[in-house]
Amino acid sequence: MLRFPPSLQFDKLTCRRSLARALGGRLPHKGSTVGLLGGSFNPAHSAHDLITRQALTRLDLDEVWWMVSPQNPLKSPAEMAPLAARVDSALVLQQHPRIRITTIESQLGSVYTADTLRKLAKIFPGVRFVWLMGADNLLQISHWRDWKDIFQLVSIAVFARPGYSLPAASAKAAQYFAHTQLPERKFRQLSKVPTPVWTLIHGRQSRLSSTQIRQKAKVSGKTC
Ligand SMILES: Nc1ncnc2c1ncn2[C@@H]1O[C@H](COP(=O)(O)OP(=O)(O)OP(=O)(O)O)[C@@H](O)[C@H]1O
Ligand SMILES: O=C(O)c1ccc[n+]([C@@H]2O[C@H](COP(=O)([O-])O)[C@@H](O)[C@H]2O)c1
Repeated sequence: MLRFPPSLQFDKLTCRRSLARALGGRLPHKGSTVGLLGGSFNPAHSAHDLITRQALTRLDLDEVWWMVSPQNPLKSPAEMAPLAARVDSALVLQQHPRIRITTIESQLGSVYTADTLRKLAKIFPGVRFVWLMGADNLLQISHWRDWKDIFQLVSIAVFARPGYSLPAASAKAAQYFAHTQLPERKFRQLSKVPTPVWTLIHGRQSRLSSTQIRQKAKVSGKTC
């Protein structure tokens, strides 16, 4: 039987049900480790797949959830395709049995990563979450709401991205949390040691971006 403090009971159970739907009926097991790749996916592309597979194999993750963001608070809504179209682009691309396409943030009603992570920690207390992101976002993360909390809430794996990895190494967040950086050779420990902890992973890299795909589609006149 599930036991939550009375004040949390309704919200948590409602959220759990809603998330169960968002996760296709399969909730993560207690003790499992789940990677979270939050993104606009406008549209999804093979570099998302590339870093996700690296995460799955290198970080000993049980599964990875792609969290298609309702709206990145730092990006203009003008160029953002509807959520359903972005989810479709991910579903078409991704068929790996341990990678799930989700709209969790819509279900949770949050667009800020720190809020999402706090809610996930309450709903799934027995699950360890690892935040996955490209090096471009290590440069940006110090502009995110409650960014220092994010480093406390989850371990973070940053994937090298051409053009971003070098500047990211001296980014504000990298410097602030420099003492918590795990050497890359120890990446397997990332999900096992207490937070804050982060590492920069230099696996196979791709120059692909959603911006590039959107630009090509504009030039060729294709709308989707
Ligand atoms: N080529 C890439 N290499 C490494 N990480 C990437 C790459 N493309 C995207 N990512 C990461 O995947 C996550 C989701 O990215 P997002 O959906 O914004 O794609 P994007 O290609 O960066 O989009 P856009 O060009 O519209 O900004 C982010 O953490 C981003 O850093
Ligand atoms: O929490 C924030 O303030 C915040 C600001 C910018 C981006 N994010 C998150 O960063 C993730 C990557 O976004 P994007 O658009 O680069 O794919 C996605 O999950 C966003 O919700 C979060």
